Amino acid sequence: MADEDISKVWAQTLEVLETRPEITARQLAFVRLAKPMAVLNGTVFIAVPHEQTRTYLETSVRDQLISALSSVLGFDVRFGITVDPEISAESLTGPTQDYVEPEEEDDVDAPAPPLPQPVRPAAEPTRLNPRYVFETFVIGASNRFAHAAAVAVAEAPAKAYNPLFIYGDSGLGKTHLLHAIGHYAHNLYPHVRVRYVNSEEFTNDFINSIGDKKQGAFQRRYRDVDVLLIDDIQFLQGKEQTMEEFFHTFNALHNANKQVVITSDVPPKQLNGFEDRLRSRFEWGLITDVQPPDLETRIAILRKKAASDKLDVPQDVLSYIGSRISTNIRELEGALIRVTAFANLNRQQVDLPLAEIVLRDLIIDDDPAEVTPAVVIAQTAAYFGLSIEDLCGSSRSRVLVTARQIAMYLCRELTDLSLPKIGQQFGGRDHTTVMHANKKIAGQMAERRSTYNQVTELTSRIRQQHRG
Ligand SMILES: Nc1ncnc2c1ncn2[C@@H]1O[C@H](COP(=O)(O)OP(=O)(O)OP(=O)(O)O)[C@@H](O)[C@H]1O
Repeated sequence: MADEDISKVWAQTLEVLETRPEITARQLAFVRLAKPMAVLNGTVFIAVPHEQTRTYLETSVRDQLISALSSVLGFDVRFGITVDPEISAESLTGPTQDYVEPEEEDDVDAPAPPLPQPVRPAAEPTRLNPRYVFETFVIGASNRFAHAAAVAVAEAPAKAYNPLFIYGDSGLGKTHLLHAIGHYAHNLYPHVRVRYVNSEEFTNDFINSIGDKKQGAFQRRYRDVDVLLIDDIQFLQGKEQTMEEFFHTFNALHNANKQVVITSDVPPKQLNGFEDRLRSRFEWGLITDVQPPDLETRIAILRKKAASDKLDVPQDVLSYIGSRISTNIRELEGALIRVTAFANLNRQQVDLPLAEIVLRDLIIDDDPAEVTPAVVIAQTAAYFGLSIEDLCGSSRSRVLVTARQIAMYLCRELTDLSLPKIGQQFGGRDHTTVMHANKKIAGQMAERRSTYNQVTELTSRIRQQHRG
């Protein structure tokens, strides 16, 4: 069959699928990622840009696709799918300027796990956390849809859903998915310009641009991109001018056929203090949520985390931790860190009795969102015999730095505040400082008994105060 005939068959097949009520927008978006290659002996061969798309088509759209193809061709067909990353690069239109390197360097230095083909030749400094890739994201019923939408958007920016809006409670993987979209899109299309920004950083950047009279540079930073990933949009609430600027940024990107991905703690309709015109734009594309993971997914997340940190943790311990902590994945990871740190400090094997001891001391609370940074800061200051001003001030004496980093670590684990918000609580520090503190304390807990004790004792005090 000639090339134009195959293309015609494929176009007609898409038309047939579009008219079928049982086909969802998501299924169609995945089918659109495919390219028809040939029809040979009753088999239609198509190519897709990635393995995940092939699996999806084979498992979730198989019957509909066969039926549509058969009706167009007039005979019963089979189909075969090959993976060819090149095809989406061909089909993706848009400018091919060089990737814009971020001005700010991320403070995360873990090596990136192997990426799907094609792999980027050299690691570039990027604002994306190398740990937050699709390969380290565990898929379960609670996030399957959000994950598939994120993959679809990364594979075909501005073609699948625009904008993609992901919402859900704190610590359920929204930021992880956002970064993963950035990594994957950039790996598939090295020329795609990706920008990740938290809405608080966007606000600060905007305010500074007014002060410095650099609005042109600000606009270029956010409009001359192919994929804008904006995290925690709810923080724009009440910031009229920034919201207005974001409205124009959004329009500029959308009109230019550029991808926008937004995360929030609530769906667009519940974004209080947002103008209707902005909320309605958030509903133009696809809205998807992430829910708290079920037990199996929690255990799978712990298993993956243990494997990536090269921690040897038996299955019954993973199940135990997973069964004790159910709402927040950040807290789940925190518990794993504590159990393995305790074992390391005591030169003991990680086993169930040990995990029971460690987690018995951790009063587990199903409502972590209720712990406030004020409580964490006040308790930490009192514990170290310091004042709140000391803790949030600028002194860099050793005791103060340690106490401050522990307080930041606990804010990250026990409250639902974002990194920039935590930085603000500590005298307007940058979010990278909080990220650094978090990483440092997590590592030190396994090395220094004093750090481990300070973190666990403080957690108990904070939780006790919170319970009244
Ligand atoms: N499905 C998952 N698989 C593996 N790790 C996950 C998964 N979901 C979340 N995590 C991990 O849990 C932690 C918290 O996730 P993340 O920061 O993405 O949450 P969030 O929803 O953006 O929270 P917030 O709204 O507070 O910013 C991260 O370390 C992330 O890697």
